[in-house]
Amino acid sequence: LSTWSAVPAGPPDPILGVTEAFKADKDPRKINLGVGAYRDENGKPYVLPSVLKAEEIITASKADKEYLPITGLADFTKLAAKLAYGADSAPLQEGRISSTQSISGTGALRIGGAFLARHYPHSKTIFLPVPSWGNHTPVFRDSGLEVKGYRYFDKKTVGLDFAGLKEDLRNAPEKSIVLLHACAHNPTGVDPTPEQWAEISDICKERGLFPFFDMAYQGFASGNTARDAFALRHFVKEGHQVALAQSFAKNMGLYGERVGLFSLTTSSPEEKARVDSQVKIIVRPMYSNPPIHGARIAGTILGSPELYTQWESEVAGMANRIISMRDKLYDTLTHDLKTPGEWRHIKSQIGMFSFTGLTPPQTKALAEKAHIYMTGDGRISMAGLNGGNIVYFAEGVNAAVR
Ligand SMILES: Cc1ncc(COP(=O)(O)O)c(CN[C@@](C)(CC(=O)O)C(=O)O)c1O
Repeated sequence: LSTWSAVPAGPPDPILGVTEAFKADKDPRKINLGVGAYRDENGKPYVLPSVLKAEEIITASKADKEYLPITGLADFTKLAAKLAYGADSAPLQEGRISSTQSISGTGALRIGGAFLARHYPHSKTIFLPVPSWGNHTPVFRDSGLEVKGYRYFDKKTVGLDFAGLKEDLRNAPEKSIVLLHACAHNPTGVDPTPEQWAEISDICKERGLFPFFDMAYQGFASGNTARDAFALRHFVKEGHQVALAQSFAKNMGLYGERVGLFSLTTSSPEEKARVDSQVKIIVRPMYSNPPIHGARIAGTILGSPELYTQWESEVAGMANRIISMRDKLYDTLTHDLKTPGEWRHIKSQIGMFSFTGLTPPQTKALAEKAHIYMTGDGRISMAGLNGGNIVYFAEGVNAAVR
């Protein structure tokens, strides 16, 4: 009897499993709108020119391959925190932000979950928006937190259920942890307005809720890094202590390099030092220290004024291409095909994804009959669309909803 005979076959990942099914499909018309990875106008992965330039600089420097410190590459962690919080951020200027390089955004969320499970002195329940990124629940559950939900998406308006959100946050136990998508909500593409963020901040203050921001798309949502960081910076200005998970997978195209940052605002440099020491005690037995190459790329870009400017125009270019796909898809569905239903949300939503409103049976039929792949909940990665496949996609949707 094999040692592993009792191991059951687990289900494929709801997001990464779509790519597996796509790869197995041999039809030349196939379209992958599953995983949220940027594709250019020719449907190809995009390595940012600023990233290639940074790599030339790194190669020329003949840098060694020594271990990084447990908290990662200092040049990167300082500059990544500055990108998020802003150069004029008080906690940043006062040296009281604890920053740790992470294995991309997922790793930052996991360090955060583990730190909160061990050191958060109040209710160890984290409230996620409903729906949220599929991996949030297992990340926080495996970290040892209890996972609950707050209303976020309104199916009827295909928009924000703001009344439900406010009611659920007001009814959450005092000092609960609340996960907030800083921008480009995944999977809905629906973000609160600045005014709504201000109300959410007030409720968090009333209830003593602890905000944990997930900022996986800074710059990629609106094309402007400051605008995409509005919610985080507003909360910090309002005096909240926050936790933040950052990813450089999408906005720098460093998917497979696994570049991210976990940070916490503290009350003083002395408290930051104590927090740093405990984050290191969590990371050391988890993976000891993070990968060096991606952090050097991101640190080189963020540390060079001209590469930073070039990168900002490249990330804006990605955001703008996605926005142009939203407009084109809306026009094709409505003006050209007269597709039944309401499609304004395709344009009003922001970031990588659009929540089409297609049902699981409809998404299944699209995969099987039209070779169009998306997650079962009807989320599509707008980046997978381009001039060569957008009409075919719209025709598939038109057929699926009739
Ligand atoms: C909201 C959110 N947070 C964190 C991450 C983590 O990304 P990282 O670990 O690669 O930095 C993702 C990536 N979500 C993708 C783009 C990919 C994925 O599911 O892993 C998605 O398709 O939803 C995300 O959408």
